[in-house]
Amino acid sequence: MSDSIPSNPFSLSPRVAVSGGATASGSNSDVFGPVVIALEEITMRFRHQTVLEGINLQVRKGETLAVIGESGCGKTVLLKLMIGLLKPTKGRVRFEGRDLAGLSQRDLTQMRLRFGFLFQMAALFDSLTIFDNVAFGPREHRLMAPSELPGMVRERLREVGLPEGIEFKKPAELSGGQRKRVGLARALALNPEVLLYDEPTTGLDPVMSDVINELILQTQRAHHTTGIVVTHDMTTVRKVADRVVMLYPRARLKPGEAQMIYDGPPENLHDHSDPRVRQFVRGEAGERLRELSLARDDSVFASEISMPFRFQR
Ligand SMILES: Nc1ncnc2c1ncn2[C@@H]1O[C@H](COP(=O)(O)OP(=O)(O)OP(=O)(O)O)[C@@H](O)[C@H]1O
Repeated sequence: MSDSIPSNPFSLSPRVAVSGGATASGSNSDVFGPVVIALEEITMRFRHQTVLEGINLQVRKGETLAVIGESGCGKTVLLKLMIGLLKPTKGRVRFEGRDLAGLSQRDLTQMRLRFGFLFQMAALFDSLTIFDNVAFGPREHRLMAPSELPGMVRERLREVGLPEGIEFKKPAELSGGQRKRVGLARALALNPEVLLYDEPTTGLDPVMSDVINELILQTQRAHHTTGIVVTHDMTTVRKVADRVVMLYPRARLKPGEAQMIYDGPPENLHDHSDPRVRQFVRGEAGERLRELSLARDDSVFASEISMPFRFQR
């Protein structure tokens, strides 16, 4: 293989080579299983702010979906809706066909036990040891005999590459990357079928980010989990996603425009015809700067911005 870096970095997506990729309109039902999570005509409003509107999305068993988009566009809200931590203002959320709105609290708790979460800051309990953090879910829900816990905790910590002895430490004694790995071990302790990752690499150096990306991939392969990854990190998208959806902040949409501006395989993002998609994944400010300058009514500045953006003044 050539050492040169391809002009489209998505062209070497290892997930696509493995899975066969997805169709332009979403996931490929030939490659993945039945629909596990479905969002139908979702609107989410907080007081006077409508964050999500008209969202339709299906996630299939075994697929890893990345959700991208600017800060504040509603990615985390989307994750919370999927597990019933938020109730939509309008529309339905279904898990395996069942409308979450119709589930009792007990059924909702049972459903959530089939999910694992890796939150932005790993969200460990600071006062508990690493052992107690990883054992927390199975212990709380009495899913395992106490005698089975040490073996399970050791196995999960080994799986995420953490050394023996770390289980006696507290989260404050660990690096950011180690904490994320404990967060993943804790999520895996419940043998989840669906894993939700919220910004799994935020705050990590590139090498540790790669370790986390590898662990996400390996987890999917070893446990055949379905994954939903909210991220700004395009390396993560390239490495782990079968399919990507991009949300656009609703407040900046023109009347009648759909909020989900991309739904397809990662390799089509880089050269996409929509400049909002292209510039987001390339990290270019062009369209956003044009919008900002128009908001300032600075038409001269706006007309000077070219694509890709260059400082011309
Ligand atoms: N419980 C809540 N009550 C009121 N507003 C909320 C609530 N949760 C989220 N929001 C608002 O919804 C919007 C979207 O939030 P969300 O956390 O989903 O953004 P995001 O796309 O995940 O952003 P980031 O990439 O910065 O994490 C924000 O304006 C936020 O203030």
